[in-house]
Amino acid sequence: MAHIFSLATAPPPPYTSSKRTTTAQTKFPDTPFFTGFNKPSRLEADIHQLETTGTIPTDINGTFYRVQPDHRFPPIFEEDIHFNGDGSVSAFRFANGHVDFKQRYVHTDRFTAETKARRALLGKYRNPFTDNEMVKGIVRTAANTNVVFWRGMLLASKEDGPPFAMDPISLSTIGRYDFEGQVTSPTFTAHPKFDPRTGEMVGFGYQAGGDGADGSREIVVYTIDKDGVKTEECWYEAPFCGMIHDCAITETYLVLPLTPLKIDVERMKRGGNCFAWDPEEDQWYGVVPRRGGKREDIRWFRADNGFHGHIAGAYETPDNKIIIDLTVASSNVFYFFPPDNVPTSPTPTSLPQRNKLISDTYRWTLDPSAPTHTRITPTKTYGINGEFSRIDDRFVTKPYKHFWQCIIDPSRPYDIAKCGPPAGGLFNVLGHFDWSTGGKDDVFWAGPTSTFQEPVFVPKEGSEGEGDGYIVALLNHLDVLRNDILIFDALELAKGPLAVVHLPVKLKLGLHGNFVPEVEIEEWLEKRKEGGSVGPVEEAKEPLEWQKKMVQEGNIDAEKNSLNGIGGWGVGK
Ligand SMILES: C=Cc1ccc(O)c(OC)c1
Ligand SMILES: [Fe+2]
Repeated sequence: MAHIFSLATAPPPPYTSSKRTTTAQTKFPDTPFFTGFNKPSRLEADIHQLETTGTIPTDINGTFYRVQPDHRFPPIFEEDIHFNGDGSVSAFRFANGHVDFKQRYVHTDRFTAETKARRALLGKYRNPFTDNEMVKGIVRTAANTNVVFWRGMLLASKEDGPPFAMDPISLSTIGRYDFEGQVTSPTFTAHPKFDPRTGEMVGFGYQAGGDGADGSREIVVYTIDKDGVKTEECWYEAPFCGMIHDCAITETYLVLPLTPLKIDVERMKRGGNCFAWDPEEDQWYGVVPRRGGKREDIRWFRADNGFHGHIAGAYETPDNKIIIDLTVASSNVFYFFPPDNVPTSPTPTSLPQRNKLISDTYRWTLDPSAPTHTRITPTKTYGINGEFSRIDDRFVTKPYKHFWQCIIDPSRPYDIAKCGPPAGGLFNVLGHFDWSTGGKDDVFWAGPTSTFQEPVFVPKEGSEGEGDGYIVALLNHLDVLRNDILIFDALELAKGPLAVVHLPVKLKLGLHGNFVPEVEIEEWLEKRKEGGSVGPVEEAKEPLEWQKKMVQEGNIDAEKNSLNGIGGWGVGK
């Protein structure tokens, strides 16, 4: 009998030499980035009261927001990667021991353009030279890396572009956000930091000098105060244009880890990757003052080659040293961005090779009075292998002890027959660690068919003690293609979850998320309502500087580039 999918006349295959040549069928590539657990879900949904096991603590009142890349259309290039997927934000609202679910795409400019065209128009990850002419000049970001709560709005962001503001209740997109015209850099980090003492947001952009895709070595650092006023803006120069993904703040400093993953615009013009790993390059740490910074103030510290993961905590010691803790992998975690030339040392070129890397948690001690280019070695390494560190965010800038992390433990059984190679990495254990004891024992293993996504810390209402709260994390069931949410007592992971929330569907592998207490959301709803003390969130009113320049210089054709979303061309939102 013929297979149910066999057709009388088969349309031509969608890809020829890895490029999409026909859109007759809406069919995703048959590659690891688009199959199995990584299959696009493209789901926008509301589920009132998810199924649960155990008792959800009734003192969790608020919403856990997180974002995942989830391609809406088959990519132009068959070898496209997860990081090029459209941002899709999930909200899990906890109230009275129940959890409601909502998921919506971020309506970025690319979302709007591609929806109109009913197909992918943007090409490779962060390479505008591979785009369809129709979107020339578009703000390319997919806003797929983090979602933070800021003054009553959600900001969904990716480091290659500006953030997009969303309504925290409906998850509808308000629009590109430029902090009421105060932040006009082409790029803005997905990891702004919030100072719990002052309520400030500290953010930065790298590759910030031009259109955000030109190999610029400019770095811009901003501080926005708790009332939304920009109080600091300073521009610095990086030694090369490389990835600065996360950052750390102490009371007086900002530390920028510069990873030897380099951007070369000439390679991009040839249709190549945005990034290439440089196994010969150091890992760098830029240190700048948080207040009154001047261009010449940046001081760089250098250490042997390594790949930065995320920051756990950072603080200053009584003798004015900066402590910064983060995961550093032994080689290129982004194996899909290989070196330009044949490397002299082995670097991973496949997921199984990548999954063999060790990513320990490093403690560096930086002396801000040391000369720039001082070489450093770690003060401590924890002796674990993991990523996605989180702390009790009330301790950002302060001495802290506890952190939580997704751990890779290859000594535990893994059912490769049922699950295939672990999508996104074998994060089969959730770990709770304490710098003061150095213990490694408070861990929870997810079992042979499951992995974790990034945890978040949820403080217990009314408590102030570090770690007094819950850990909430998504669990991937790699065998049955479904997700759960596990809720733990933060200081007792080994005891197992207090409760489990069951989703009836599979989400995608997400990046980052945050928990926002209900009182904070409600306080801001009041301020942000029509006629409220602050008023509704306003999207950016003008194109970005580089877009204006492109138009002024005659590099934009209203007809040919009709879907770029630049206002004034009849294609604005
Ligand atoms: C995990 C890091 C990371 C770095 C750059 C990205 O564009 C990204 O997209 C989801 C993720
Ligand atoms: Fe990140």
